[in-house]
Amino acid sequence: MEAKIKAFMDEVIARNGHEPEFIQAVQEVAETVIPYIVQHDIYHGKNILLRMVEPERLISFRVAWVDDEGEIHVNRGYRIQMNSAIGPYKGGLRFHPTVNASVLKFLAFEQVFKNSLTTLPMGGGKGGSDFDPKGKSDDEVMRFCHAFMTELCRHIGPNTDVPAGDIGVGSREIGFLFGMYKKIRNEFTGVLTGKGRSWGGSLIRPEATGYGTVYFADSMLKTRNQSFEGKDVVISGSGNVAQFAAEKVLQLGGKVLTLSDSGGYIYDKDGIDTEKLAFVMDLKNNKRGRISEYVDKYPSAEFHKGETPWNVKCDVALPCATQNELDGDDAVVLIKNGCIAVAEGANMPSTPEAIHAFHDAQILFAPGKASNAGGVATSGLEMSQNSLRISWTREEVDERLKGIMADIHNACIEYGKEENGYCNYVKGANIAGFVKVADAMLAQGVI
Ligand SMILES: NC(=O)C1=CN([C@@H]2O[C@H](COP(=O)(O)OP(=O)(O)OC[C@H]3O[C@@H](n4cnc5c(N)ncnc54)[C@H](O)[C@@H]3O)[C@@H](O)[C@H]2O)C=CC1
Ligand SMILES: O=C(O)CCC(=O)C(=O)O
Repeated sequence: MEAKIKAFMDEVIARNGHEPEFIQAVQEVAETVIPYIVQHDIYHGKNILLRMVEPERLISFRVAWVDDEGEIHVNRGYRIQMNSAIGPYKGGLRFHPTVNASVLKFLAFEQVFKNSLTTLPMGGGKGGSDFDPKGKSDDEVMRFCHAFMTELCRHIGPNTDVPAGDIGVGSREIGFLFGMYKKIRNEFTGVLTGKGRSWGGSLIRPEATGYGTVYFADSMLKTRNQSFEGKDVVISGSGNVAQFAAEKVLQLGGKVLTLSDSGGYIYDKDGIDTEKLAFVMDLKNNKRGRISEYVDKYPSAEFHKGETPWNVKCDVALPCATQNELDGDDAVVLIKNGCIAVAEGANMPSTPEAIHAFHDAQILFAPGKASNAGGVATSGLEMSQNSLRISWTREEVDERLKGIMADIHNACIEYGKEENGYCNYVKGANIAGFVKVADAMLAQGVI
């Protein structure tokens, strides 16, 4: 088996060797899915995984825009249309200086499996730009978004490809993007998700990724007769996913000890309660400030410059910032400190070494493609509401989200439970996600 996986990875590396994040994401899937393919005749010998690692289409384009001083800037825009076997391409847009083809291909590849896990009819895609919204005025962000959409609009549509937000793309950016799409195409459709409530957005979409991550973690804890009640929880990030993960942890009786951004992390030993979280939401979403400002408001908290929060003792860890933010050494510290569960709110925040350490210690570990799937699942619900031209209540959407997260958990158990009873959620998520897409690809022939 090792030889088969190596031969496959050699071929992937030969074509994509300069794309480390993409190789990392493919390696993880290959290790779990190739053994399954070999044991199942219908998939064996069809090169399905080799077809799945090649994007159906990779679009790269120039985005030129003018800043407030009249200076002209050029950024690079992308859309990776990875796999449309089970539905239109679906996945977020990331605006961050680290964006490149490798990062977006890893995200698009993961998205294919994640979207399949939701059980909704969505293919996988991802896009974005190396544009950095940090420090830009609202007008500059608007001009950039408009320029970006003047090209992207040729490649997307409600039945073709439906982007949404990700790092650096929130409700402000989705508004600007939607406005330009509507103007150019002269149509009001559900071409983007994460829209505002009054123009086609779904209730619960802003909360969905964070809430879903905590629902998934709660299901994992229940397998060991545990819950969030009274648990110490360490969270990284302070953006959309982190904020609503923290909110749901508080609602379930847990204590949130940390939040972070790229400048460092804050540790509040008294816990970040609802009022303090409201301060963080205003700081991040309206004032667009830094997390270090938390200690000016709450001086009993500590700010740790340039560090990640994984050395803070906790029961549950929720990495909700970015890829590869939790490495093997961090994992060892978490385990030594008694952490019993890790659920990824971010995409691929744990390095392969960290995942191996969690598995070796047999603690509960949920990969992002399972635990953070609530965001895109609720985007799928937004698409359904747009098509039907109706809107469901908050309770209706939340109930559906809970149901979807429970189903994903069950699928992971079905495909990931090992002989000693331990659930390898990575294996479970990869195989469950693969089967649905592979079946559709087989039915549609070699295309
Ligand atoms: N927004 C969504 O619905 C979904 C987001 N995700 C993933 O969740 C993660 C966070 O995304 P959002 O909260 O939406 O973005 P956001 O832009 O709202 O927040 C990103 C957060 O990560 C922090 N961050 C970014 N780079 C960092 C670095 N190098 N070191 C430390 N912190 C860093 C930022 O300071 C911020 O707190 C990403 O991995 C994203 O792909 C996954 C599923 C859905
Ligand atoms: O809601 C969406 O389509 C975007 C979700 C996303 O980008 C993700 O799951 O990583």
